Amino acid sequence: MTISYACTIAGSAARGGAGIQADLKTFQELGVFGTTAITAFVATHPETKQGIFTESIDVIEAQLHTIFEQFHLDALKTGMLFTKEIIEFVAGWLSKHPVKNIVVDPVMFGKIGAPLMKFEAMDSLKTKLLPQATIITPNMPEASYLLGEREIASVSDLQDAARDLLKLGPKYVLVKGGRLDGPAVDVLYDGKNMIHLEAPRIDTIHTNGAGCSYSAAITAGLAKGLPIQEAVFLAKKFVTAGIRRHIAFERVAGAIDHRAFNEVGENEVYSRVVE
Ligand SMILES: Nc1ncnc2c1ncn2[C@@H]1O[C@H](COP(=O)(O)OP(=O)(O)OP(=O)(O)O)[C@@H](O)[C@H]1O
Ligand SMILES: Cc1ncc(COP(=O)(O)O)c(N)n1
Repeated sequence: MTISYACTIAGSAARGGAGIQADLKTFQELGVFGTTAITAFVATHPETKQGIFTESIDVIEAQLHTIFEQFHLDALKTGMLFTKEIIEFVAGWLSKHPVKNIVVDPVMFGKIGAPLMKFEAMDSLKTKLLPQATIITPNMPEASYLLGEREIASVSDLQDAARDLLKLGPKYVLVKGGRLDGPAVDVLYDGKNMIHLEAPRIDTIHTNGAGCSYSAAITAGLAKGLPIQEAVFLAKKFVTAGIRRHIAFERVAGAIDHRAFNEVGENEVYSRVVE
């Protein structure tokens, strides 16, 4: 039986809900063979003075050599890269080792904890990595920072942000409206069509890893050869099912349940072309 191969270059989230752990669970649930290059470890806790521990470029490079010598990757995603140095290294690597489908989740802010990217890295992210992306998947604060701290507070602002982010060079932009009130609307734009993906808002705080899993599910769909709109639609269903059947944690916001989509499916997500 043939299988598609995907890679995630991202941070490790020790609790298992987000980061590399969420990416691998998503790849597995969607039937794709997952490989990983870990950039950093996130382990925030009141007892730890430092919560983010980055890997050296040598370690990241060794992981990428190991993966790229073995596999012809069908798709790759980037998640938390944290520093300018890591962003520039990954961007340089991808320009020398092209992958057909590249999903860039420009991770800067999760819903809890310290920033997941240093702000001095913004320019490298914008000029070196985003132009190589097939699709970028910012949440609202990330879209806002990429556009010079622009206010984003409505679906119409998401659309304007998507139009302007496309000018940075990716082929598609998906701006996630997870932090709006009302239905969970995301907008997908390719310079021609503006598409809304809409799901009912689920009343829970346990959405940790929703963003990572969404971009990983898009990566899995692209790896399996789906056109981009179909990969994003599948991913929105996957993440909505996971949020609906979340796993509550005792001390902090819990995680999405990666098994939910395969076990119960999802019928309440809609996609429509709005222009
Ligand atoms: N309460 C909710 N109910 C339904 N869908 C949601 C809810 N919260 C977020 N989403 C959806 O989950 C996906 C991830 O969006 P979100 O804006 O939360 O990303 P993010 O901020 O990167 O995620 P994270 O919380 O993992 O950092 C989007 O499709 C968004 O619309
Ligand atoms: C290592 C790591 N990467 C990313 C996120 C944000 O995750 P999400 O935006 O999916 O909550 C996180 N909390 N930890």
